[in-house]
Amino acid sequence: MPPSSPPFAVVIGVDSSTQSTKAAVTDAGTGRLLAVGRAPHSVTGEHGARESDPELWWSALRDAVAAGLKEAGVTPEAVTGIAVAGQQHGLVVLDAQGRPLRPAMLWNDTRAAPQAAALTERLGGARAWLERTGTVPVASMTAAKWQWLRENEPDLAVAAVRLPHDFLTERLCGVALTDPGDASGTCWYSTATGAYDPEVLDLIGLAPELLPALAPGGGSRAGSLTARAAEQLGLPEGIAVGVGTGDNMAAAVGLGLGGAGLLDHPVLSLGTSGTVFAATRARPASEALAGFAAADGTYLPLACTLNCTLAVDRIAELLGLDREDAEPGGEVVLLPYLDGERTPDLPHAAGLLMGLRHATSGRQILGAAYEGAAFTLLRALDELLRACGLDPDAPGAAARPVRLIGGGARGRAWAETVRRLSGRPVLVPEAEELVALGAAALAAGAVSGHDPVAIATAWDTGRGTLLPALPRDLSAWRRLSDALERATPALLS
Ligand SMILES: Nc1ncnc2c1ncn2[C@@H]1O[C@H](COP(=O)(O)OP(=O)(O)O)[C@@H](O)[C@H]1O
Ligand SMILES: O=C(CO)[C@@H](O)[C@H](O)COP(=O)(O)O
Repeated sequence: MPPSSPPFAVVIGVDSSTQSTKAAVTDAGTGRLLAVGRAPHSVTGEHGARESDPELWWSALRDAVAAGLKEAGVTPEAVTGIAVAGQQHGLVVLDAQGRPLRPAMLWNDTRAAPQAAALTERLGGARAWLERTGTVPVASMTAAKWQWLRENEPDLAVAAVRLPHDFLTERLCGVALTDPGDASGTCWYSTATGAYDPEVLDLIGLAPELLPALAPGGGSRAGSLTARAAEQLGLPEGIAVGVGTGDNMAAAVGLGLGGAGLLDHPVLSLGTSGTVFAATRARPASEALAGFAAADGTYLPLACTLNCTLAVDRIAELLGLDREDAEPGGEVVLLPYLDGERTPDLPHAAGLLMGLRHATSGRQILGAAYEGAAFTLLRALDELLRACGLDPDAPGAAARPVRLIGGGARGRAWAETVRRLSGRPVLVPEAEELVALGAAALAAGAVSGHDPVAIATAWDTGRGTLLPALPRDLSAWRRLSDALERATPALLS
């Protein structure tokens, strides 16, 4: 698509994720990425704790927007809208003035695993959760974190409960609103009714008035940039602020996926978290998946791993290798569950290395780390396809490409490992920041009133390079399957 000629309207899509904030300064007419401003975050905690100060997300957002505008060379007056996509599930608790009472408990904090198991039983088991909320609680889900907080810090005087993206959106426009997509990651929102589930809120002792109102969809307008936020960001007061959504939901928007009925190419995202997801109009219910909603309230079944790019990079660092030095693992199996694991649900697991020989090289161990991380996600992809009524082993099924996004999609070793273990073609979109671009489409939707998925489709942000299928490495797959099956009893404790 040819770039619009200046002066053109600019929207800013913000991706506030675990490690950093990225602000995509985007030509609202064409979707051309003019610049991406970045600012890092810090995550602290040990023994399963993972926390960040929400105030740091706010200052990172300001820094990333300023850096993006400077690099793009556009004047603030050209900006007509902004929207935020945030890391999912984080529990933000505020006082009556909107100040964080404590650091946010993040999606990869595993301390609430016992609370998740207890809540599952108290509502009547996994089926009951699937029917109501679409998702069975694990430690990542906000409801389990809230229960952990009640049990461990009962004296906290909480006046408001937020997710990362709606905390930031409220800072921008002063309106407490969330969207169906990110709300569906709390386990107190029902994908069956499209509303908060009163029985779940009762079960976890969470007063509904502490929660933001539910907007019809992430593409709608939450409000206007307040004078205070405008001053802090150096942007015009009154510009449109989109409702925003969770980061995976925004990536789906950025790819132009909108639950068109048929499951299109599923998506594999390789970042701090590893995720597989697909947009669909059917409401799949599987214990192996999170039955999330998309930003517009259609469905986005998803599976998420805690150990993806950071775990593989850590193994490379331990071995003194570059991340691209990997070779296929051969007999070596490495289950890289350095942070415990969510898919499969092994919150107390640690990494496991098997099959070492005198002849084993460091490059093979690194290759085995990629294989372990990719296998865990591809196994979840098979579950996702089954839950959507598709047989992943049917003749011809492997011809269906998988879209590869996130920081890891830039790496040769990641793409090769996914191709070899899946036997599928892999489509790598040219656009590098699909979460931030999805947020930019949400901002453009808030400005114009148009459907953000249609906007991203017109921007053609999903276009990319199709890497043909490689013969599937079934012996590596079987080795990994057997190893995981045999190790699971030990990894459970
Ligand atoms: N060229 C590359 N090859 C492999 N991994 C990469 C490459 N560039 C970035 N990464 C990895 O991508 C991760 C960041 O991915 P990103 O999707 O931006 O993260 P987040 O999930 O926090 O948004 C980093 O942990 C880094 O290890
Ligand atoms: O928990 C999930 C999805 O359910 C994660 O995908 C988080 O949303 C964190 O995302 P990144 O920081 O990896 O972008």
